[in-house]
Amino acid sequence: MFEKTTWIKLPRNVLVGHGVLDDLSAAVEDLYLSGRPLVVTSPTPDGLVGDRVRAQFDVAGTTAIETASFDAVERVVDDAEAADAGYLIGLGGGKPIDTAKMASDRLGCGFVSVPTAASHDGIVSGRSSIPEGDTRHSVAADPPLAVVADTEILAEAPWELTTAGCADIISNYTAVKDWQLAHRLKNVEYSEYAGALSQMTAEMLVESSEAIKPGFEESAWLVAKALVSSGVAMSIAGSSRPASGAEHLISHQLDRLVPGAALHGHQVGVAAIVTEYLHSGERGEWADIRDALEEMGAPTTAAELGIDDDTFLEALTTAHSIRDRYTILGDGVSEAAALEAATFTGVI
Ligand SMILES: NC(=O)C1=CN([C@@H]2O[C@H](COP(=O)(O)OP(=O)(O)OC[C@H]3O[C@@H](n4cnc5c(N)ncnc54)[C@H](O)[C@@H]3O)[C@@H](O)[C@H]2O)C=CC1
Ligand SMILES: O=C(CO)COP(=O)(O)O
Ligand SMILES: [Zn+2]
Repeated sequence: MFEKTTWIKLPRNVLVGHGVLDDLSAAVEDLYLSGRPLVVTSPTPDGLVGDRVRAQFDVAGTTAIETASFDAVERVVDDAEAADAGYLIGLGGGKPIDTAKMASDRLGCGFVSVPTAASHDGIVSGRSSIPEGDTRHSVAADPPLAVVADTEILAEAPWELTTAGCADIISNYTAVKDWQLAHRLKNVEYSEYAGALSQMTAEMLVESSEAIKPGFEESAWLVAKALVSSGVAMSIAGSSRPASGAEHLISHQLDRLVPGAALHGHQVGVAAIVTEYLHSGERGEWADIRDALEEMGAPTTAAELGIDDDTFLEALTTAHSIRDRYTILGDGVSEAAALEAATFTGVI
């Protein structure tokens, strides 16, 4: 008997464009949600556009969080229950959006994602990343019911947040290679659709790289669309595999070794230069990844991340052990091989 089943969870309404924040209530109305929303945000996005969001709803309240943590999730759950909120609106960067995503899972209610920064694909995906103990990687959660990404706001965010989003997308190249490798060597289930979409998303962004420059709203539009596409690839796969391979393992390990040193996307971008070298060798495509990152203004070295060489090498040699996810790191890269890869590529 044929027993395969597929359940793909996707956002229903995705709005990307100039001024779409003012269409938030229309996008929500179209979802037939009941009750009042609790706005989950962090101080800067709240100060920038919190009032514009609140003006569109009879809100149950606002919870501003400083970090993505289980304490913050608890606070949101408590506030939502106390105010009898019907659903959540995550407003800001990855931290409030992940917190709202996880809290909505706990509450069994829907949530809407309103990113104010195009900093990574978690603003769209069905993955939530809340650090717990030594765990830094994302876990499955329902995706937002709607995503409202106003490019006017995204374009005014600090440029480094946008270049981090670009680098998170460019890392899809190596993530897909790792996924295919795991499929061949470990029989890990591979989705041709999700793999192709993820790879194409990275290719299209790189092809548009000349148009990705600070001060142009079109840049925010290109990056936001790519982040949506990458989030959809993860939804099709039912895992973060299409967008997270060895380069993400290294970044998660850096988050444990030097928390807050650099933005997520910047770390995975630099790590992708090295993991591409591990995949395809000296004459492989690692230089193309480096050049694409450089063109978009993202870091290409450990020093530019503000991370010292030894710490980067420690992450590279230990990252394979932090998660059950087979990648080009295999059962560990030796210190000598890590040094060779990182120096040859100019990352250290
Ligand atoms: N769910 C997932 O799949 C993923 C989740 N993450 C998580 O996301 C978090 C990192 O995301 P970030 O967006 O960097 O975090 P974040 O929410 O802390 O935002 C970064 C900074 O940008 C500021 N900011 C946001 N929008 C702004 C604007 N329009 N103008 C000025 N400043 C603005 C924030 O106040 C904050 O200081 C981490 O917790 C990480 O673990 C990272 C990757 C994937
Ligand atoms: O950041 C992500 C994809 O870009 C999510 O990946 P992780 O599952 O490794 O956290
Ligand atoms: Zn990522």
